[in-house]
Amino acid sequence: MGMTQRIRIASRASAMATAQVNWLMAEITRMSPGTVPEFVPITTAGDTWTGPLTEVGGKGAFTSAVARAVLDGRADLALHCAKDMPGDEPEPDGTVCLYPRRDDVHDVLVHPAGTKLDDLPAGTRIGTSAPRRIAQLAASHPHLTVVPVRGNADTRLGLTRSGDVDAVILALAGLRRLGREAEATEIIDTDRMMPALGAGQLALQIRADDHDLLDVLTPLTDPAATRAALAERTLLRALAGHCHAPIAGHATAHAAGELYLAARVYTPNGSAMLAAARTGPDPQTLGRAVAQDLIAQGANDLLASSRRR
Ligand SMILES: NCc1[nH]cc(CCC(=O)O)c1CC(=O)O
Repeated sequence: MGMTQRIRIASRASAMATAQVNWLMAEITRMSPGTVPEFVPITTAGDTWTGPLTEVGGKGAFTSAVARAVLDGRADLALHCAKDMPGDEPEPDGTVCLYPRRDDVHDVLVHPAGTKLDDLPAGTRIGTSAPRRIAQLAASHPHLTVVPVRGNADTRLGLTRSGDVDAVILALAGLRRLGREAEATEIIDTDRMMPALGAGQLALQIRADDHDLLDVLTPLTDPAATRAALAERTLLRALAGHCHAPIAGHATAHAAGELYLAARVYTPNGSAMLAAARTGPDPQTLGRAVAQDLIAQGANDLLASSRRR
């Protein structure tokens, strides 16, 4: 290389995404002092649109617009939340994803008075729009009222202050990145609220032939997180899932190279649930096997009823 290496990082510019970029730029500078990271903010139709996301191409429109900057040569790296990368669209040719250490995967309740989920009275309005959260909440706490909310994590937090909702459910990892972890009033255990596939996981997407950048980023990657992410991505793709589908799942890397992957598929109202779990050494084989277990139980029919509306 010799010369100073510019690393242009494409990302959305929400408060959470900006915090993620700042973290990555600091890590890159720390690991490779000879590099100069730059932020290339990407605004998508979904950022300004306040109506249903499905009308602007769904959640996947965000990540594909960010990835396009790398494919077009406007950026060197696309920074995504793995959770927001759909599994029902073809992966663009010629890119690879690298996975740094995983953050916390839990969802949390934010209730201004600190009341716990199990103590909330009937009719309490819970703000969330994730079908995965809605289905699990309806299954475990049918007496609560789900209020669909859209917008960034900071917008959602504001809704408890304004009284639009009584409480919200959010990802702990997102709150941490915003420096607002203290507002979480209850960590919901993963048995009651199984995380999204890719929860708490950042993905660094680069051109597969960008060997200089691969060298810079390799020290940032985490082998266990990478194996878990591959298992979860494979499962999501095998189910053609996306974040409008009530799919939950979580891979954990065991010692001795074994991986454990558990997953659930719900009906939108939580009235039925399919579950599968397996252990195995190879992430992709494991992801496909758990998907097959779910499909054998009827996952495709269940998911067909909740396809992008
Ligand atoms: N759907 C938006 C989104 N994408 C990733 C996170 C949180 C951070 C992560 O899990 O990586 C969030 C916010 C939330 O669900 O509360």
